[in-house]
Formats: sequence, C-alpha cells, structure tokens
Amino acid sequence: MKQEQWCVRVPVREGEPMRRQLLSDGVLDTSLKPIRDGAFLLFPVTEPARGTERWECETNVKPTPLPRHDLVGGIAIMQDDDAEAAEILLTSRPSIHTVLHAETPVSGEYRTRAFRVLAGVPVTATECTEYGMRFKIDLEAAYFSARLANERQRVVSLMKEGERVCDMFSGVGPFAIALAEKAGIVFAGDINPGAVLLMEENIRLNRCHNVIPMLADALHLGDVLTEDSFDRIIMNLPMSPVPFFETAVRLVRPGGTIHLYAMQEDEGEYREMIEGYPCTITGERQVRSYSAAQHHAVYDIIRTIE
Ligand SMILES: C[S@@+](CC[C@H](N)C(=O)[O-])C[C@H]1O[C@@H](n2cnc3c(N)ncnc32)[C@H](O)[C@@H]1O
Repeated sequence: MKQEQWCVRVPVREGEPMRRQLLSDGVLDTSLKPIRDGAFLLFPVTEPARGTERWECETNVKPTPLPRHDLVGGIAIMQDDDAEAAEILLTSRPSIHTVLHAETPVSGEYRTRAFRVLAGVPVTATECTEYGMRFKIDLEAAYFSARLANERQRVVSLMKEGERVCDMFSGVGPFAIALAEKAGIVFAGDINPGAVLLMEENIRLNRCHNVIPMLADALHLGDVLTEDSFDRIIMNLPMSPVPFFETAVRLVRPGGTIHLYAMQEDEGEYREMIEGYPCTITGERQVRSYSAAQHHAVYDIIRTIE
C-alpha cells in the first residue's frame, strides 16, 4: 500500500544525531522505519515543520501503526483516550513503562496537567536523560518538557565560563542544571514546592554544587538577590512573562543577557514591551510550534550599558 508521509531528509552520516533530536523533540514517527534514498536518510515525522517534505512510501509500513504519543523518559502520553491502543504501544516499546492520557491541557500557576493511566505501571513519575544529564520528573507534580533540550544547549553555547545566572522559573531544574556546566553560580527559583523538591534531587543526581534551589515567587527575587549583578537571566514562563520582566531587568547587569520565552502568534509581539526598558533585542527565534496558531519563541535581550 502506498501512502504519503512527512519526512526530514539528512545525509546518511548525520542520521543518528538527527534521529536522537527528533526523538527528543517528540516528533519522530516511530511507527515507520527511516527510508534510505541514495546518500540520504528520510525520517518519518508526526508533524510538518520547517525543512520537512512529503514522501511516498510503500514497502516499510509496519503492520500495526502505533498511536500518536509524546515520550518523556519511560512514559508515553497519548492525546487519545484509547486503552486498547495504549496496550499496543506498551507492548511494542520495551522502554515504556506507563501510558498516560492527558486529561487537561497544561494549566494553572504550576503549569501542570492531570493524567489518567491507560496502561502499564500506574505512576506519573519517571527519569529521563538529556545530553548526558539525568532528570527525575513527575508529570503531575511539576512541569517538564523534553522539547526544549536543544534550546538549553543553545544557551549553554552562548555562555562564558564563570557566569552568574538566575533561572526565574526553573521547574525541576533542566535549564539551571544544563547551564551549571559553564556557570560560576546558578540561582534557580520556582513557586511550586513539588518542582523545587525534584530540582533538589536533580541537583544531587547531576552533582551540580553550583546550583542554589529556591522556593520563591519570581516577583520578589529583586528583594533577595543582588540587583545589577547577573550575567544571564532565564525567563521561561511563556504564557505570562510580562509582570516579571521588570524584575529581570533589575537583576541583570548592564551588558548582561535576558532570555525571555513567550508564547506568540506573530513574530515580534513582545518587542514593544521590551523596548520600553533600557534593553536591546539581539535576536528572536521560534523554539517550537505549540499549537496551530501559537509558537514558543525566545527573545535574546541585552541590558543597555548607560
Ligand atoms: C513553563 S514552566 C518552566 C519550567 C522549566 N524552566 C523548564 O524549562 O522545564 C514554568 C514554571 O514557572 C513556575 N512559576 C509560575 N509562576 C511562578 C512565579 N510567580 N514565581 C516562580 N515560579 C513560577 C511554575 O511552577 C513552573 O514550574
């Protein structure tokens, strides 16, 4: 049977890194095998994005297509409430211990979701690895997205050794722990006690002696941390960053950088707000698509040297 499929094309020698990246982005269609086309490999993906193409394939479709899912550590998350499909998924992927159905979208102050167990071990906790780091997570207790793995590495690549960093909305600590590799010190705060507990475990697990976890409302960080002292600020609360931007500008030193994450429909939606401060935007890029209308964007911002 012939069918059309969205694929990402890469030279064969770049196949494995691309497979890992697509897997960590949660877009690799694991129900289909990669396709060899001369010197290239085509990886079937579950959603079209920049750089994907339509490809007609006929011979490599496995008999039972797997249901669509996101993978976080040993947990598969299905949008469909289909226990039969969940069992198929569980039995065909030995690394999956639990299949969950997301009953609500990401919501509330803690940015969490409610889940129901469809198959496997009845837990919402798991461990995942990202660029050699290990993270304990509990999907119902605290936010975590594996789709930001490459973005965290992009920020690491921009850093100088010994930087003083503040992660204002750190969750279970993936940014703080990734950046700790180069930073002198990272202050990492979150308002969710469950997230801070997991962050403490992850700091221990990854032996990051330079990360200071804090149970803190980001609005008040300016009262406890030294103003004008940070080389870099991470602001990953993309649904509502505006009330916190003033604090970020207070904390960062002149010439230091703020990475502001924001959910937006059109490019440049936050430019006017940012330009109301003594700041210069040095870059704006799309990190990932979020829904048909919105994408998760990052603005790289430098505090102006007056
Ligand atoms: C989108 S998550 C980002 C987590 C983490 N940076 C990551 O990439 O996985 C936003 C986090 O901000 C936290 N949060 C929400 N409001 C906050 C506030 N006023 N102060 C501190 N943290 C807050 C939530 O609990 C949540 O863990």
